[in-house]
Amino acid sequence: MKHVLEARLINKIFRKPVDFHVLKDINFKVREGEFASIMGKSGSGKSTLLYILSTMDTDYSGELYLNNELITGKSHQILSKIRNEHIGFVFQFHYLLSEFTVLENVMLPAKKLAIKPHSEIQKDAMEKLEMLNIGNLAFKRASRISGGEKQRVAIARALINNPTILMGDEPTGNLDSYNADNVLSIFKELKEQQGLSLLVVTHDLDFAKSTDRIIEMEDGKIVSA
Ligand SMILES: Nc1ncnc2c1ncn2[C@@H]1O[C@H](COP(=O)(O)OP(=O)(O)OP(=O)(O)O)[C@@H](O)[C@H]1O
Repeated sequence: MKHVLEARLINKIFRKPVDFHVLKDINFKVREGEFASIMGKSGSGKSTLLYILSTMDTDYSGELYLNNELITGKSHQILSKIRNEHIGFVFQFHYLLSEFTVLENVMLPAKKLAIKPHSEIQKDAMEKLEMLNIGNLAFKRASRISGGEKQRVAIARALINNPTILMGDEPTGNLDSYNADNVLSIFKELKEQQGLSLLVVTHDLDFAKSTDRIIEMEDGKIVSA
């Protein structure tokens, strides 16, 4: 069985204002095609862990593997490329560029990767929007669409480079229940129809229950996985 992500003995200490051992001996793996959720009380270390797993934070000890390749210790430049190519990230807030159109927002990570020509990126972006049933929004400015639509655009943007894994930090935390259910359905479809691997931090127990596995954190440790 292939694992897309593996954390081995991850520890992190915040040094200021005083030493605080926030993550303690974190070990776990995400299987290819698995939809896993991370739950735990506020302050248990979920976001801190997700930022390490997504390579955005490199200040930790232990080892992180993506597609069985050790990525701990790589330069910021290489990590930025790995992140852009392999990790899609959806935040609680969408962080769309409001003056850009929906289509332009979705195209941005592919333009940054600079592998494909503009026309192909545009076609890919349109396909992602249509897959999420928001093709009709492509030429609207991001500032002119609803909150639920913005989050779907953020998901399309996270998918544009066909990532190995999609990570989310409370991606439904800012949505009403209708839009939260919609995002959950999209994630499930991505897993079932595309075989995508997903790892999502959530406070929503119903959301977590409908994922394949709940990883539970307490005081910086994984207490069940
Ligand atoms: N830069 C920092 N320096 C010092 N302590 C920090 C820093 N960032 C976070 N912390 C502390 O680390 C702990 C874990 O924070 P983290 O944001 O990972 O928790 P969380 O489980 O995601 O919480 P929430 O559910 O509220 O988002 C908290 O006690 C927090 O106050």
